[in-house]
Amino acid sequence: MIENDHVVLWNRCLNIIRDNVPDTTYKTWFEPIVPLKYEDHALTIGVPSPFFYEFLEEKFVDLLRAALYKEIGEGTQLMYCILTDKTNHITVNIEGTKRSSALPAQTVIKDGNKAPNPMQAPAPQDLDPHLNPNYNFENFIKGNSNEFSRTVGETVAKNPARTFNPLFLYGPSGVGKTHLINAIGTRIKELYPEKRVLYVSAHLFQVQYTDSVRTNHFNDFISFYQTIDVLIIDDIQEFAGVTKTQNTFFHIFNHLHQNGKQLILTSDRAPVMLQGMEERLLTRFKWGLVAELEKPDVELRKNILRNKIRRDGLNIPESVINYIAENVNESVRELEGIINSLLAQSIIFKRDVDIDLAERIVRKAVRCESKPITIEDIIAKVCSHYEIEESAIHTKTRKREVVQVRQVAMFLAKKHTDASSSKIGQLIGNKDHATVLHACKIVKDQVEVDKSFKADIEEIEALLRRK
Ligand SMILES: Nc1ncnc2c1ncn2[C@@H]1O[C@H](COP(=O)(O)OP(=O)(O)OP(=O)(O)O)[C@@H](O)[C@H]1O
Repeated sequence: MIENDHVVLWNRCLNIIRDNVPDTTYKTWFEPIVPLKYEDHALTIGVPSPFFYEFLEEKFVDLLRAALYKEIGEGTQLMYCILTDKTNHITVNIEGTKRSSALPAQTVIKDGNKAPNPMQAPAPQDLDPHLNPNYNFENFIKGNSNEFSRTVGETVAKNPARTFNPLFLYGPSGVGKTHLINAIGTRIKELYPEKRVLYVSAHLFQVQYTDSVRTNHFNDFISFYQTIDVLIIDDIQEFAGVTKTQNTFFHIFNHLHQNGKQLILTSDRAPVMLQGMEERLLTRFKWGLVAELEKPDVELRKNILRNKIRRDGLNIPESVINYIAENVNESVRELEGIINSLLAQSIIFKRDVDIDLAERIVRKAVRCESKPITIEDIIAKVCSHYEIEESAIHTKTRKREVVQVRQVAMFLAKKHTDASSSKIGQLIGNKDHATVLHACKIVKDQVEVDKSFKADIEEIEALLRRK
């Protein structure tokens, strides 16, 4: 094979990819890729950041696999090489194209995945913060569901480590957590260019940690993270059950916090609902401010759609926007997907975007096979399981058995619905949001030590799923 075979092979793959994605997508996500080598049936490509790798694997894994198999051969592997540090040229190699939407990426770290030695710690301007510049405050649309989180995010960005530390943001998938924390990091870099800001997914942190142990660079790993001024970790729920990573993060957290450095964390659930996480970490998560991002309401959904349509230079009638906003209510990511499909279909079939087309796409995209569990279902099932009148849990009584039923209902509502804690409290006994979080903790703790109580909860959950 000639020396630059990898370039030739990758260019052939690019020809296929170019034909299958819009021009702007190609420019943004494929032009920056650098082919690095081809050996042992594996093509290694260089990507600018972990975010880039994650995005490619999430959105384009099938296309990449198809191009590789067609142009290079069945079973060809794709390896990513991420430059974690510009000064030291340290790379993280991650095996890709094995991922399916159902399974998380199987990652294999090859050589060189160590955090940089702090003795050669790069100057702040050389440390790549791995922030996504497309996620900023300017294009983060405000609405009832995110206003509080956005405001505290702006406050933290103005004065890092002076107000809410850590800042813990949580909410269901696709509601803008990653967008918001990137916006905070980017704003901090604009206001304080000298600060060492780092965005890292909990998954990548864990991969780096494990590899540092394997290659005897654990001290470098710890020291590197201790030099960060603003550490942003996304999807912290991924630390659940991985004790050693939690332990290491605990020490980094303490060091940074004690030294007046800012921590910003996200999770798909509130600290109180994080099972498999050490209590000492959970306590720390609550030291600063815990803020919830809820699913967007219809007004916010319309504004996000209008903004996306304007940015993409599209022409979509207001009636279509209203239809989509009223029928697609899971997440912002889902809304964006609908607009992309609409656009693709209107190009392929050379037709205008109208209600007819929108209806067809929405029907295919929105899951309607199973109705979501509601708080009313939960109240009914819990009360019938414990054989008490539904009306009892709405009274002010503090009888032990009623209090427990109320707490179980709150716990299940938090776990199985996307209602905010305040909403749950309002519908179950007219309590406030702190009471709901307290109830969740009580139930979670009891589930861990009381087998028969755990069996009760599982039985109710089975009934709820069967409804
Ligand atoms: N308020 C908003 N304004 C504009 N875009 C938004 C808003 N909220 C979310 N988005 C967009 O929706 C998409 C999904 O958001 P994001 O990745 O931040 O969600 P997430 O809550 O981190 O989800 P996950 O937990 O699955 O990672 C992104 O493209 C983001 O830019």
